Amino acid sequence: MTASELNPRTKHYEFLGPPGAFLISVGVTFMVYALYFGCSETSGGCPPPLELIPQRLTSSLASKSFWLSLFDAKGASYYFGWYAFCVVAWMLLPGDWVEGTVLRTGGKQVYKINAFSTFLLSLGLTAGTIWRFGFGSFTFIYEHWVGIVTAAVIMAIGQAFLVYAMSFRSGELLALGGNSGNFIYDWFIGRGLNPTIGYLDLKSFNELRPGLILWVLINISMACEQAVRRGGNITDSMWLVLVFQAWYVADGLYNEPALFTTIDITTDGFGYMLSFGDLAWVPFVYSLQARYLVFNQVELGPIMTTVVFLVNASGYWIFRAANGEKNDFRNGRNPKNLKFMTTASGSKLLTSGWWGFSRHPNYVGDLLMALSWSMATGFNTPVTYFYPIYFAVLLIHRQLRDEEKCSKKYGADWEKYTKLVPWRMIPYVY
Ligand SMILES: NC(=O)C1=CN([C@@H]2O[C@H](COP(=O)(O)OP(=O)(O)OC[C@H]3O[C@@H](n4cnc5c(N)ncnc54)[C@H](OP(=O)(O)O)[C@@H]3O)[C@@H](O)[C@H]2O)C=CC1
Ligand SMILES: CC(C)=CCC[C@@H](C)[C@H]1CC=C2C3=C(CC[C@@]21C)[C@@]1(C)CC[C@H](O)C(C)(C)[C@@H]1CC3
Repeated sequence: MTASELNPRTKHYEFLGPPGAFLISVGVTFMVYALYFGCSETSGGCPPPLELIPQRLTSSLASKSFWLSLFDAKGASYYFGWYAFCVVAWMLLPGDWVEGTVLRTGGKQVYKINAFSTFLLSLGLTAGTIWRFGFGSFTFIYEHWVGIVTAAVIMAIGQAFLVYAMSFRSGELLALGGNSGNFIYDWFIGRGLNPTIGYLDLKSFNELRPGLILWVLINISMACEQAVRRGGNITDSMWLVLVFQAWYVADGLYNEPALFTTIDITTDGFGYMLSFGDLAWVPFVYSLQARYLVFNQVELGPIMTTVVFLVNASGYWIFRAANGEKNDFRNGRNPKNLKFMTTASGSKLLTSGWWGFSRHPNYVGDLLMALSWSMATGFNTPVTYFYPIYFAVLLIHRQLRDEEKCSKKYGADWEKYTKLVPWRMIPYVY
């Protein structure tokens, strides 16, 4: 196979092509800061009075001291120290090496499985620090928020350039969607499919370790800040957010091999969209509820706590059961004897169980969990509902991209499948 046969040019743009890629890159970076300045105690509320926003925005953007305040050497040293810890943990903690799915070359990428033990080590060190030195020893993330965000953004931009340059190494396998020849588009979407330094696969490493685990550490820091302010007492709402989100992260890390069949790993390149998503968006946007609860100490009471608990539990049940059924099936197991159809490509598609309910039942479970995390903050502001709203948009877009991929892969069989399983996500709704 020649190099151009293996890595054909991308002819079809997503996200409205290069202008869209540019605007999204700037827009999502701006959004991480906007969610802080638009929802914090220093800016006067969540959100601050709406009539003040335009004037504050223009005066801040025009002021040199504002731009300088985004960088903070201590915050940067915390972040880069944390990233280095994750790399060292990946290197030193024991873990099996497992193979991913078959690549276009016929080969397979190998991955070291120790994300969950990295998580346990981080939690152990954090718990030990708080136990020994008190809640006040772990509030530094709350105090250096903006500086830590900026360091994460610098890391994400730096990695996007690095992997773009690495994708020109000879023999590199490119993402089918990220080889358009347009710099800004390919830099955003990701040109290289599996950028690797030595044995370190950057895409899966970034997706599971430095951002996802940091999300939980941030939540712990927010809970510590709340405890300091309340004389050691943490609200029921903060406990719910802390426990549910830590559980969600632990589940993803514990099931690390399942990541290797997701669209990000099998299909998408590693560019700014993922480096930024993994390193900045996930930890600093997904932790908005916990940060909000520091300065809005909502007490839910037993009834609302039960409602939030039930929404989260049903979401998790659907999410885990659906992902479990698909993972078992893709690994050649069918313990529940689910019905399936065989396609001309040789691959089979489940048509009963959760995958008979809709074509993306796992997204429904994920969305229910997202909703429950926002419900834990009460109903005083729409800002803490940003996550489920953004997530619904992301998952609908993702589902459309996935269906396009499946329709190409399975051809007429996909048509047959969509007749057997007519609903995309929620029966009778979508
Ligand atoms: N918290 C967050 O921010 C995010 C979370 N997620 C979560 O990540 C998880 C992975 O999501 P994602 O990678 O998007 O997609 P899925 O895990 O749903 O995988 C989609 C693939 O599954 C296979 N498939 C589709 N239908 C069937 C069927 N009936 N039987 C068997 N296999 C089938 C197809 O691949 P093939 O047939 O080629 O094997 C398809 O491409 C989800 O649970 C999602 O909710 C995702 C994005 C963001
Ligand atoms: C706004 C922007 C730049 C978005 C980029 C999208 C990313 C934030 C998400 C793409 C797919 C993701 C997944 C998870 C986190 C969010 C991103 C990176 C995930 C690691 C969360 C935990 C789950 O258990 C998971 C492992 C299934 C999941 C995989 C996909």
